[in-house]
Amino acid sequence: MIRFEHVTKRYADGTKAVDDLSFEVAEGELVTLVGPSGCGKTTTMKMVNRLIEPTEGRIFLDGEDISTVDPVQLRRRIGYVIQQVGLFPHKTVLENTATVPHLLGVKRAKARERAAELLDLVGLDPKVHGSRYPEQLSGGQRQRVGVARALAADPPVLLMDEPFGAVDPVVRERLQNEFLKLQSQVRKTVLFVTHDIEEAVRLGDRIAVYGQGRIEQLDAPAAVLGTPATPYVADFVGADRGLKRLSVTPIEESDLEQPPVVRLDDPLPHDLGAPWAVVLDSSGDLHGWISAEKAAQAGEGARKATVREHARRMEAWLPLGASLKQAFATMLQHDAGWIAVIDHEGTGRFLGVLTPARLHEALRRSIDADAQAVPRTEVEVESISSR
Ligand SMILES: Nc1ncnc2c1ncn2[C@@H]1O[C@H](COP(=O)(O)OP(=O)(O)OP(=O)(O)O)[C@@H](O)[C@H]1O
Repeated sequence: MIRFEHVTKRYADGTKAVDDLSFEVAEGELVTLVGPSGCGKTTTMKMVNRLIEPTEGRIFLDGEDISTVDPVQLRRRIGYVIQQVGLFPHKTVLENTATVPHLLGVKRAKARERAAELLDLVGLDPKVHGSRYPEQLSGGQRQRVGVARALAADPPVLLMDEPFGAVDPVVRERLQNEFLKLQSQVRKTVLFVTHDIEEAVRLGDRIAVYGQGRIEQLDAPAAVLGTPATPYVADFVGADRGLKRLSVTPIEESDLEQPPVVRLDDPLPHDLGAPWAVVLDSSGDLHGWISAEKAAQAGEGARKATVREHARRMEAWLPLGASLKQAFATMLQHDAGWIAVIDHEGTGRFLGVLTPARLHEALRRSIDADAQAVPRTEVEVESISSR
């Protein structure tokens, strides 16, 4: 979808910001460009929408050499989100979002309708926020409007230059998660600039790690963390890359343990057969947990007691597919020895529990999968020659 062929950018003062860059981004792929300040990420991005012209080389969009396309026409096919969103201060959020479709000739009413849909898509209620002015929004909300506006003309390509850089870490993580969900629906081809390796790892289908004006490694996040191509990349991703791997490894159903399960309306059992049991409501959704000790003590006195009276609510839970990092953080936050895992389709159905031992096993699995991924070509050669 986007292809760089031997692209170099030399500024007038002689600075070589980008040096003989060749790479390709597939349709619907999200590639993060990550590297230290001044390594040429922004220059790379701005050459795609022709805010900057390359000195040498060519860039293709959908097979077309962009130097032959009128820049205004080109930019209609490319959404652009930057850190300082640049919303019109005197226009409401809805008007800001509707501006581009309106400029493209969409009738005002239709453009506003589309803008409301987009605001909804980025997690802003158009009825509540649509009539506000940018200064009446939080930083995170303004960034969401920026994303909505970039999507307004439904461009196939999105360029995002540190879009979540100016908000605090908690809001940033929420925006990243929302953006991932959004991207799974809209499947744009995205170039995403960041200097934060965690962000690059969390969002990218692939990560391009920049050295000075060049890409040192372009690979899937797990590969960049697991098998850095050069000492520079190893240094950049950091010695704690085992920890970062936690954020790219999802909880899978096979990681879960199946503890004893009781229902809220069951009579209080005398013996759970384990130190604790998970408590579900009548429809199989997670309610909480009950300790065997509590159950035994209470059971001695009250014959007719049910689980309900002695169950405790469970705060430490996550949907299947959440990262091991979230699992670890949730355990720490609730000081929990295990966390419950529920169906990620939002049905709330209880699937099992993740214990620290299982978390460790899952992390090992992820590291081993990488180790196996490296000599894959050798394996293929072997299987071909043994035919
Ligand atoms: N207009 C310009 N004239 C001269 N040099 C420039 C110009 N714009 C950028 N540069 C230089 O080109 C190099 C790459 O800059 P660029 O903005 O692409 O880096 P970056 O990786 O995006 O950095 P940051 O993360 O700090 O934004 C830097 O050395 C920068 O100083």
